[in-house]
Amino acid sequence: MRGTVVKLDRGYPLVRSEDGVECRCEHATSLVKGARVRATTGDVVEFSMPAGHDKGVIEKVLPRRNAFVRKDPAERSIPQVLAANFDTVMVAEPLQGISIRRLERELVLAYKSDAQVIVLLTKADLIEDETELAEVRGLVERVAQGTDVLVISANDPASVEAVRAKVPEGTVAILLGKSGVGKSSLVNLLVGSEVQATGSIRERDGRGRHTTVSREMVEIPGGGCVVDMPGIRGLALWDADEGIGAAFSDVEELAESCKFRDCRHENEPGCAVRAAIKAGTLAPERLESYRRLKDETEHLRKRDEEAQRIRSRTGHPRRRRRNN
Ligand SMILES: Nc1nc2c(ncn2[C@@H]2O[C@H](COP(=O)(O)OP(=O)(O)OP(=O)(O)O)[C@@H](O)[C@H]2O)c(=O)[nH]1
Ligand SMILES: [Zn+2]
Repeated sequence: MRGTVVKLDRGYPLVRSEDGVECRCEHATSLVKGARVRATTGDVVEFSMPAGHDKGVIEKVLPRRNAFVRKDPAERSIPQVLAANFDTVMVAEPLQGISIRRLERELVLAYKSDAQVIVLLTKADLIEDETELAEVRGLVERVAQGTDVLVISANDPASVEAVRAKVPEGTVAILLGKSGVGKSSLVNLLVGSEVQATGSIRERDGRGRHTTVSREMVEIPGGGCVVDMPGIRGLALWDADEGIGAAFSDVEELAESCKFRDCRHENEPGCAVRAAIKAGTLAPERLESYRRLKDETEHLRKRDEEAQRIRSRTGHPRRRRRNN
């Protein structure tokens, strides 16, 4: 049978078959061995229902159209796929207490997936001052570089409708953002009922409690599907060069005019990036962020290469132990 993973249920993929039957599944041993294939929300899988089993068995994960990938926070150098086969990434940041650094990181990973990207600035009702709103918008637009930015509020139905219009029938959108930014509230408003538990905000520091546990694909009436991603704490980059290129096209375009191909934009003569900063056409923070994210990917790449070298020299450590 063929089906789509609609949720991770305590680690087990919940698969909805083509005729609408849902079934908790585990992975066939052949899938998990060596290659570490794990089905994730949005994956299309082939599965069977062996007699006498309480769970289905995923035999095959079909090739992914795209994926949202970060470095597995529990592993030194292994990627973790958080969602697959989606059309849109909605990146939510709160208007109040927005972190531009986090937004940049979220955008790098979002662009990398090749999906359409939209920025949602949430809790607009908490900002009374129009100038403050314009200021934040300006900062965000500089970073988002032409990506759609929607300002939304749970008590402004028109703003919620604007989001619905971005998720037409037949499409899947993933919703990303720190815990407490209002993702579950938005999903509930889009669906029209309380399908997701929302957390109450801690008054003093404005940080939300982590309430979303699984990445569930939820159907929106009159629209497509939305996947609420958990309040992801660490978004460590994985293989992010392309994403950085897209998120920092302003820096990379300038860099093409640097005199040296491998210019580090430090003290080299003929550096177009530094020239732009001097001329005031590029904010110095853009170069700082670009460097930081590039360094992080470089560091990770080295670690990954190291790990691969060790693996190829000694064979898979677990297998070796078993043979001895
Ligand atoms: N003032 C205001 N509060 C909001 C808005 N949207 C959500 N909230 C509140 O913010 C808190 C957190 O909202 P959630 O929807 O649970 O946040 P979340 O992003 O889903 O959080 P996690 O599930 O932990 O990832 C709740 O108390 C909501 O009632 C809004 O537009 N304005
Ligand atoms: Zn340069």
